[in-house]
Amino acid sequence: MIQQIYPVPEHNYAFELNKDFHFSAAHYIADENAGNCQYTHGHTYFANITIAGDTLDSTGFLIDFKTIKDLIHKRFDHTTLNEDSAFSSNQGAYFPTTEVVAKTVYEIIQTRLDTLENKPVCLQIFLRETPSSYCIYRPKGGSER
Ligand SMILES: Nc1nc2c(c(=O)[nH]1)N=C([C@H](O)[C@H](O)COP(=O)(O)OP(=O)(O)OP(=O)(O)O)CN2
Ligand SMILES: [Zn+2]
Repeated sequence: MIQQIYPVPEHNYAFELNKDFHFSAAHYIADENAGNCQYTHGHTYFANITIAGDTLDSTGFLIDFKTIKDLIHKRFDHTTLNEDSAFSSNQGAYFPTTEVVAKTVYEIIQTRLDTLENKPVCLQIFLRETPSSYCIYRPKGGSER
């Protein structure tokens, strides 16, 4: 597991949880402006997920670490991202770029968090695509849900 330092979002929640994991996936950015990235290639993505809240569940969890990983890893590991229903190969807004994948990871996780009685929130997705390239996605007004 890569150990790295990433920026932390400001908030006033009592608990902040962070989960790190990898997933391997292929993708392509179907636009000639994407250079070599328009051709299918793969990455070992590294994700750091930041979740916060004030209330724990009956197990003493904000949310089980395993749930966070499973939501993303089970869906995307060893897949071609373009084939997932979250993405598209002909609508630029849904190409599986680092930015769009980070936002999609946020949406998948927050949708699950919204079902929990203790109402944790996802504050930040750190998604590294290559050793030299990463994106941070933070929902607008993230610490004010
Ligand atoms: N804003 C974005 N730019 C690029 C994305 C992206 O998702 N968002 N993606 C790519 C490619 O898919 C590629 O996987 C990553 O490109 P890059 O960082 O240039 O990869 P390198 O490892 O070759 O980088 P070097 O630092 O030059 O070795 C391209 N752009
Ligand atoms: Zn790529």
